[in-house]
Amino acid sequence: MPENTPAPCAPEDVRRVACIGAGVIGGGWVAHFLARGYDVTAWDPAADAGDRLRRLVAAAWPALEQIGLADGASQDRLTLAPTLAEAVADADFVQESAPEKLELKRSLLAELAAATRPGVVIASSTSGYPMTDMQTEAENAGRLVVGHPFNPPYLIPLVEVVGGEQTDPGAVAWASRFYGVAGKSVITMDRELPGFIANRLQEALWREALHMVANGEATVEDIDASITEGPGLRWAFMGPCLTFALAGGEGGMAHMLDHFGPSLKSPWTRLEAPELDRALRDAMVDGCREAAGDRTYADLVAARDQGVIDVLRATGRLGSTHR
Ligand SMILES: NC(=O)C1=CN([C@@H]2O[C@H](COP(=O)(O)OP(=O)(O)OC[C@H]3O[C@@H](n4cnc5c(N)ncnc54)[C@H](O)[C@@H]3O)[C@@H](O)[C@H]2O)C=CC1
Ligand SMILES: C[N+](C)(C)CC(=O)CC(=O)[O-]
Repeated sequence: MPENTPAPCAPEDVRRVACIGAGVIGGGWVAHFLARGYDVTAWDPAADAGDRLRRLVAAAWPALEQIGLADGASQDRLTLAPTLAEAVADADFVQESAPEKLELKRSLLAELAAATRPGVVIASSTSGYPMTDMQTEAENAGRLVVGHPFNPPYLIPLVEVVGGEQTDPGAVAWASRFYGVAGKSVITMDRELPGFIANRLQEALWREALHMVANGEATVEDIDASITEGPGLRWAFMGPCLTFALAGGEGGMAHMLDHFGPSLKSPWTRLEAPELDRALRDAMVDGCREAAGDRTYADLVAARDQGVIDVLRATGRLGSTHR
């Protein structure tokens, strides 16, 4: 941090985290920070936000107990603040998870920067807005960073951290260090990139999936099985680059590129996003409903959480990212 805005505390000394916006992701962050033994203050303007949040945290807790809670971790350390200002008043770190609307993020981040103690780092969960575009209305914009999580933030380790043009590099370093202390696996980016890294990759796959459903070439079920029964099994522990190096046999990536390089030019992918018209929307919604069968949302969340825990355990990663 610059000398005139010292961080109020070192990443290791953070005690209270404020979570602003308490939906799917904000609630997931609340569960994560509570499980790590932090005091958490949440604020969300929706009338039913408190009940929703407590339900989400209660549903996540068995999974969190299974992977191990930090000493002193308790759902009782959650406070719901009546106002944004009260939520951030004593916070050592702020995680913003409001809806993905640029104008809303701009004014909310400005309000947060004005209400939060000098130097406290404020991270946005945005899935894709560059911080440069979100920090335009804020004074003290140097402490605003992106801290992009993956659903559910209480189980998926990765956070992508990146600043904007006005962000102090010290704030990026502080946030990266803090997330690490808080049990996350961090990728710190030294420049802004549309979609960061992981969503850029996910988006390419997602567009192709939508094209195939729109054209009646594959069902929702086929698409999901093509990943869960195929590459997804490898990707849980070995990324696409090293996985494909093995496709070259003992010749490794060099042979793989010489052998399959020309197919890169084949028209396998469409890349442009398809028109998300009513028919495509209905096909995706109906396909997912069919895939879910009679499992409720809560059933699916529990199954997903158990699946992630099993994969983390099977690949020896519970100890390294979870304390
Ligand atoms: N859903 C996902 O899989 C992921 C979402 N994200 C990002 O997280 C952020 C939140 O997304 P979700 O949790 O999915 O949305 P959501 O719709 O589940 O939750 C948004 C919450 O924000 C609250 N809210 C509305 N106006 C607000 C305001 N002015 N200030 C504070 N809170 C306000 C709503 O009442 C709601 O509880 C977005 O920026 C999104 O891009 C990031 C990673 C994954
Ligand atoms: C759907 N999404 C783009 C909001 C997803 C993410 O941003 C990350 C995730 O959880 O996959």
